[in-house]
This record gives sequence, C-alpha cells and structure tokens, in this order.
Amino acid sequence: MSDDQHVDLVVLGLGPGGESVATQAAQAGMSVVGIDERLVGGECPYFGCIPSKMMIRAAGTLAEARRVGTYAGSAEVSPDFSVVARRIREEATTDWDDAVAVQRLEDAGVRFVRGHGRLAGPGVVEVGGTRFVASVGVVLNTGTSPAAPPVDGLAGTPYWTNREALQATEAPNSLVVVGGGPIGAELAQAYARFGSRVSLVQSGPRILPADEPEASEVVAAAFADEGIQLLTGATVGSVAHADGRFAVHVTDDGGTDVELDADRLLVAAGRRPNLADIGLDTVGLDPRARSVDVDERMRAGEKLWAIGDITAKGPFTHMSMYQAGIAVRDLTGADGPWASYHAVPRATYTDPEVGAVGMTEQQARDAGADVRTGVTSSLGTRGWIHGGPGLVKVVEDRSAGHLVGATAVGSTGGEILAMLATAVHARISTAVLREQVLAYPTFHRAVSDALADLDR
Ligand SMILES: Cc1cc2nc3c(=O)[nH]c(=O)nc-3n(C[C@H](O)[C@H](O)[C@H](O)COP(=O)(O)OP(=O)(O)OC[C@H]3O[C@@H](n4cnc5c(N)ncnc54)[C@H](O)[C@@H]3O)c2cc1C
Ligand SMILES: NC(=O)c1ccc[n+]([C@@H]2O[C@H](COP(=O)([O-])OP(=O)(O)OC[C@H]3O[C@@H](n4cnc5c(N)ncnc54)[C@H](O)[C@@H]3O)[C@@H](O)[C@H]2O)c1
Repeated sequence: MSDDQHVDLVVLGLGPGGESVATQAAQAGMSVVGIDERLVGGECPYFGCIPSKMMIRAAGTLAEARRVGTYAGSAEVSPDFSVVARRIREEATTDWDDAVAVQRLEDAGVRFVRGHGRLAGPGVVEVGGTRFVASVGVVLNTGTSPAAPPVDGLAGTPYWTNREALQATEAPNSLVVVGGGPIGAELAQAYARFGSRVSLVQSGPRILPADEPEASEVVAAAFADEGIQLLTGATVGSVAHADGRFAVHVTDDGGTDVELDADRLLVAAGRRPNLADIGLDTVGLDPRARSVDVDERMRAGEKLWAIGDITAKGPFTHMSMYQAGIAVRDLTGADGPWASYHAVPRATYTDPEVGAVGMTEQQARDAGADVRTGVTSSLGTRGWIHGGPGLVKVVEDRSAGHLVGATAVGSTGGEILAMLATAVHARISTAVLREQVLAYPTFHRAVSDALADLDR
C-alpha cells in the first residue's frame, strides 16, 4: 500500500500500561506510534481508580464527621455532592479531556493517533486510512469495557455504568446497584454516604467474592450498618424505565420476588475485554477469546506483545504498569526479571478496606498446598481505640514454611497490605516474620496475632 508508514513500534490502546510502554520505548530511541480511540490513560484516570477514589475520599470525610458524636462531641453534616463532582471534573479529569496526557506523550517523542486501530497481520496496524508497519512489533493494551448482563428490558434504558456514575453531578435519591464486585461495592457505599438510598443486588452468595469469605462478611456487615440494602444470591429478572424511574425486578435468595424502585440504576456486573474488533484473527488468535495468552515476557505471538486487563493476570492498574515494565525490558533487549504472579496485591477501597495478596485459603487448597491459616477478629489495640471492624488472615503453605496469601480488613487494610505483600513476594519464612518487632499500637501489629494463630 502506498501510504504504509514504517515505524519501530505500535502501541494499540493507551491504558496506563500502554501509555507507559509508548513513553519508555520512545525515550529509548524507538519510533513509536500510540493509538487510542478514547482517552489517553484509559479507564483508570477518567472513569476508574482516580475519580472513584476521589469520591470515596469525599464520602469518607462525611462518614468520619458522622462519628464525631461517638468520639468527640457533635457535628452537623450536610452532604453536598457538587463539591466532589467539581473536584472530579476539574482536578482529576480536566472535564474528561486528555490534552495534557497527549502532550506528555508527544513530548516524549510518541506520535499519537486517535482512532480505532486493528491488527492487519504480524507487526501491522490499520487506523483510519493509514497502515503502520512496525519492524519490532505491536503492543496490545486495549483493556475492557463495562459488560451488560443479559437482563430483560435493560438494553435501551439510561442505566449507569462506572463511566456515568463517575460523571454524575448529583447523588440520586435512590440507587440500585447490580453487581457486588469492587466497582459495585465501592460506589454503592460512596453514594450511600452522600444520602442515596442504595440497594445492592449480587448474583453470588456474597459481595467481593474474589476475596476471603471473612472479608466479605465484615464489609457486608458494615454496609448493613450504614443502611445499604444487600440482596445476595439474587437474580435480576427484568428492568423497566418509565417517567424517570427504574423498576428492577429481583428474585431474592429465598425465591421471593422483590420490586426495587429507584432514580438510578448502576450496572457493575463485570467487564468485557476489548478484543472482538481488533483483528486478532489476522495474527492467528481467536477474536472471541476472553483474554490474550502471554508468556513471561508478555509476548503473545509473532511481533506481538499484550499487557493489562486483556491478559487476565489481575485487572488492576498496578498490573498493567508492572507488565509494561516487563514488555519494555523485552523490547529493548534488557534482562528480566520476567513476570511472576505469585504475589499480586489488590485493595478494595470500601470502608473497611480490603487489602489482599496472593492466594485465598480456597485457592491455596485448590492448588494443592499444605494449608494452615491464622486469623484475627480485630486489628488489635489500635483497631479497638480507632473503632470499626477489622481482621487479618494469613494463609501459609506449611511445608514450604512461608505465607502464600494474606488479607487485611479495616480502615487501613490497603496499607497493612504492604508488609503482607512483601512477605508473600519474597517468600519470607514464617519463622522470620514471627521474629519481627512490630510497633505498638499500630494497626499492622495485628499481623503478629494472625501469625500466632497459625499454631492454634
Ligand atoms: C470504577 C473503577 C475503579 C477502579 N479502581 C481501581 C483501583 O482502585 N486500583 C486499580 O489498580 N485498578 C482499578 N480499576 C481497574 C483499572 O482501571 C484497570 O485495571 C486499568 O485501567 C488497566 O487497564 P488496561 O491497561 O488494561 O487498559 P484500559 O485502562 O482499559 O485502557 C485501554 C485503552 O485502550 C483503548 N482501546 C481499546 N480498543 C482500542 C482500539 N481498537 N483502538 C484504539 N484504542 C483502543 C481504550 O480507548 C482505552 O483507552 C478500576 C476500574 C474501574 C472501572
Ligand atoms: N480497588 C480496585 O482495585 C478496583 C476497583 C474497582 C474495579 N476494579 C477492577 O475492575 C474489574 C471490574 O469490576 P466489577 O466490580 O465490575 O467486576 P467483577 O467481575 O469483579 O464483579 C462483578 C460482580 O457482579 C456480579 N454479577 C454479574 N452479573 C450479575 C447480575 N446479572 N446480577 C447481579 N450480580 C451480577 C458477579 O457475581 C460479580 O461478583 C474487577 O476485575 C476489579 O478487580 C478494581
């Protein structure tokens, strides 16, 4: 083709990892084209991590102010959602405009193209009318989009996904949330704290099903205390929208029909990978696949690398960035270390937070490990002083003599995670962990109680 453009590298999809690969590769001297059809940076800065944590921070200050009566006197709390809506629009997303991110990319030497890109064979990507032929290859970082469950009547209604929920300018009087994973749980609580009457419908038996059952139980109890209606083991039969209101027909775990009526409906029932329409068949891969298989260097085929959520190694920004670093090392001929997934950390920013790393007890048992667990029912002295629930659970491979997974729940669960993640990552022996002196009375001191409980 006459308008073939020859470059070293094409990065298709500029989520957090793609943006990082494109930047680093250009800085290393490659000629790089970065393609995105939406916003440079992907879901995290505009519709994910950043605005959701900003909303959670705001909701957390309301919750803390409401605790004044318990600890320090009295305070009158009047939520005003417009304050956080403005902060998200102005400080976090610049009104959902990526001009700064595009400029940063171009300053690093990347040629940015906005449009829908498709592979057209190994090392070849088409976007608009242009074919880019990459001598080194293509890095895929196309990420995910909100999935819509097959529910009667849902399509065509103005339901929210995470994207609309994080662009809202006011908190609805009432909100039904479908899905009790991290997105549903985090946003359900944030909106409830701003005064929305929230019902959370989860198809499985518990919310946050990827975490330890003990963690789900503590968070569910906290939600119930805050007045969030939880319907677990529930099936959404149908959705209707009329006169500005949603009617959500649910069958609860006892088989009873429940009609939920709300101003808004947030569907947070999982994600679908952006793989169907990117020309995977032209490189011998299945476009209907749920993920792209990668090796330890993030290679997915001839002149092809893949990083981020589409690799199904952990749908988190830190995983996308970790894999970006590995892909860059491979692309530039550097040495490893190559990918290892035995200590993937994750934090869900509900209150209490859930910080977890590695395997849950069930995953460790399924993997055939010689499992021993230790668990606490609180975060010790500091947890008691602070108030609120908490726990630490450690999962040890007794034969190997080190932790293979751990969970911390509490107001600082995502921070206690740091020491647990180091222990699992570095496979520090349980004996050495037990020798460590932990400051009194920190929240993380509860880790020593969990380690002691391994012997119960
Ligand atoms: C509400 C919410 C909260 C979250 N909170 C956290 C959190 O606190 N911590 C955390 O670690 N993770 C969080 N996540 C997950 C996190 O956002 C993702 O794991 C992260 O964005 C990494 O995704 P990615 O790199 O795979 O790509 P994505 O961020 O999904 O970006 C992919 C990019 O590719 C582009 N693209 C796709 N197909 C094409 C194509 N054919 N042509 C051109 N461009 C294309 C898209 O436009 C998009 O910009 C959250 C997610 C959501 C939705
Ligand atoms: N703090 C964080 O790191 C963070 C925050 C938000 C999201 N994320 C990531 O983004 C991804 C997407 O999050 P998510 O919460 O949408 O997805 P998810 O797949 O983790 O959870 C979706 C939940 O919806 C439920 N569900 C599915 N269909 C349903 C239906 N018809 N009715 C009721 N419930 C239904 C499922 O049982 C599941 O528990 C996750 O993998 C998550 O790890 C991370």
